[in-house]
Amino acid sequence: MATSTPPVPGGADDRRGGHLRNLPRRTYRFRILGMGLAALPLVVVLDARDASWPYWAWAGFACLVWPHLAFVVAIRSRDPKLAELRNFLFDSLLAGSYAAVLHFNVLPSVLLMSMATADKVNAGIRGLWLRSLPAMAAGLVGAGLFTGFAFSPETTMPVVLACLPIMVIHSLAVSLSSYQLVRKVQRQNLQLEALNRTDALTGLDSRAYWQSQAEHQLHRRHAKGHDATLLLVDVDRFKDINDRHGHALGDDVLREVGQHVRRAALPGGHAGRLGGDEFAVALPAGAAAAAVVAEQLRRDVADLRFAKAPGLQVSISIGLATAADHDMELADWMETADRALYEAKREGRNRVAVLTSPAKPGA
Ligand SMILES: Nc1nc2c(ncn2[C@@H]2O[C@H](COP(=O)(O)OP(=O)(O)OP(=O)(O)O)[C@@H](O)[C@H]2O)c(=O)[nH]1
Repeated sequence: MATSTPPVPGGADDRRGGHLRNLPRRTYRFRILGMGLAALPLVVVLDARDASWPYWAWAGFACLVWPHLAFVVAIRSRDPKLAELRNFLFDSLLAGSYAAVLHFNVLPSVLLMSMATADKVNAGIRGLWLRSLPAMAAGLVGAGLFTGFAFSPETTMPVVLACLPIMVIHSLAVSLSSYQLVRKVQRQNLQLEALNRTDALTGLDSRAYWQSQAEHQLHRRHAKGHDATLLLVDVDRFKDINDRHGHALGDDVLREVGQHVRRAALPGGHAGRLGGDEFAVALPAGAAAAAVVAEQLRRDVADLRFAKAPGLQVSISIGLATAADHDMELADWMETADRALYEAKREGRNRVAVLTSPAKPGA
């Protein structure tokens, strides 16, 4: 009865132990709430059977003293996380003892033990709920030896009513905590997706995302006959730029080239960084229009100037390949563009080379 917001399993917070470090503070208010609500059926049952003072003392300790004691013990401990895990097990021991103290009054006994176990599951700590079962059994047997295992399982209407607040509030608290966890995971998944879609240095599409977009474009080419042309762009002698001007300036060059590559893709195209100094643009255009875009891109990059390296002149080579009108894999399309790029490099770099994809065999 100490519901706590579970960590995202395997998440960064979980791996660093961030969730567990704050465990005592987060569990404190839930333990006050849970133990406080558990007091209602306890009081009604003990009062109805005119229980002797040791029962009341035990109930008072469990419901009023234990939540605060558990917190103080945990935060004063050298290892608050370990202390709180022990507290969780003691919660279960208390839940087991309630059953015997209640003389196994069926509804509150089952309710309190199952809620204590559900809390262990919700804590998101692997195996905790399983480890809590022996503690619960020990509490039940220990308190049972004290009560002589007195057994009166009937649940009266006042006891049913006294169980309602903990049933309702506990269920809502658990649902709310699960809801918050689901929302957090959804948010993190969205962030992860966005990160996977984007190349960190240039802000262009990442290789994987660009490939999925290019595949769509290829599919449209085959399904609807829309033109599609691929530009494979590679910075010329980029290794020399790195070697002469340093890696940081090399990064500046990639960012600037990336900006121009992005502009070349508009509108309707997709620009990505395939890795290193290689970029790709999938354009919804035929060879002639794409060649104009490629030539403009080549000139724009040739005009780039860098304040940190005034003498530096950057150039790119571009391989251009139209998509075939018959079924063709992205790998084949890229392979054709790569051959064109190789030609551009071979012919002296700083140029555009064009290859049209072969017609359908036998067409
Ligand atoms: N600054 C920087 N350099 C990178 C990055 N990724 C890869 N490189 C470097 O980019 C260079 C790529 O060089 P290559 O593609 O082998 O060849 P090149 O010098 O461009 O020569 P050609 O392509 O034949 O004109 C390598 O030296 C890589 O270390 C990056 O993110 N930043």
